[in-house]
Amino acid sequence: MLELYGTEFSSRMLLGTAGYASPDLLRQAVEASGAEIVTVSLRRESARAKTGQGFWGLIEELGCRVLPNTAGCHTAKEAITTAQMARELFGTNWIKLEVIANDDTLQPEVFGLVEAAAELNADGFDVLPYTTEDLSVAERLAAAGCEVLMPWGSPIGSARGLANKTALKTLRAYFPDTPLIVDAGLGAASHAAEVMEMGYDGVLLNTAVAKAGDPVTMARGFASAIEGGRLAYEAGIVEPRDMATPSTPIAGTPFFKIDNAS
Ligand SMILES: CC(=O)[C@@H](O)[C@H](O)COP(=O)(O)O
Repeated sequence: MLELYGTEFSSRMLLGTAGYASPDLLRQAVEASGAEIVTVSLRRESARAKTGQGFWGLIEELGCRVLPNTAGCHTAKEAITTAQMARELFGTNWIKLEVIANDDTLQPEVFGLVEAAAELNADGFDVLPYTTEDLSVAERLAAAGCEVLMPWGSPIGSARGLANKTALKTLRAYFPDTPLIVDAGLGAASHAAEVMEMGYDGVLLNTAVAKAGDPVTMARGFASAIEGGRLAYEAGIVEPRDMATPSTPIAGTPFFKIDNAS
């Protein structure tokens, strides 16, 4: 089970709700994924009030836990204000904290991120910070009260998978008891399997499903990959070796040796 801030979930997939070709496709994809947590962007949806109303109704019908995010915020102050609005709107203390440094890379602005995380945690929020793979930033986020960490795989929407596996493995080693979720940049289901095989606790994705040729089947594919990766991790993956090892043990030769020389 995935446990986040004291609540357990059977699905280890957190699914974004942006960018689907239709509300019905969004509904089908969420259902196919088995995700129990969906992220919603307060700033993006309310910007289009008309579709926003239908959107919010659909989100409610899905019956998933809503994880509001502060997508589009560039400063700590903006993110804090957005988070407070989201708490009022959705009645949840959970917030996916995004403070964006650059609109081309959508990379986290880590200084504002830590500042906002400290203030929001002090204000009673349960913060799930979208961060980089940087260990020192992760340590500061933990010190600021974050009990979940969400390093990126690669830039949001890039679908490039895991850019720095070594650093992600280091985070896993440094935070053995903290729920770690890779958030952003996943493209193929195999990327999600890799994350889970590293011993991560979950993945958060949006583009890979919403923009797939068939989002519903893709959602199902990611669900299978996440389950497979987790099972492999729990089963104990064989360590790679430099030299060959016969997979069939030769304990005595059941057949006489044929001397090819003669
Ligand atoms: C939905 C959401 O919160 C995104 O900002 C998230 O980071 C997913 O990124 P991808 O679209 O790359 O999966």
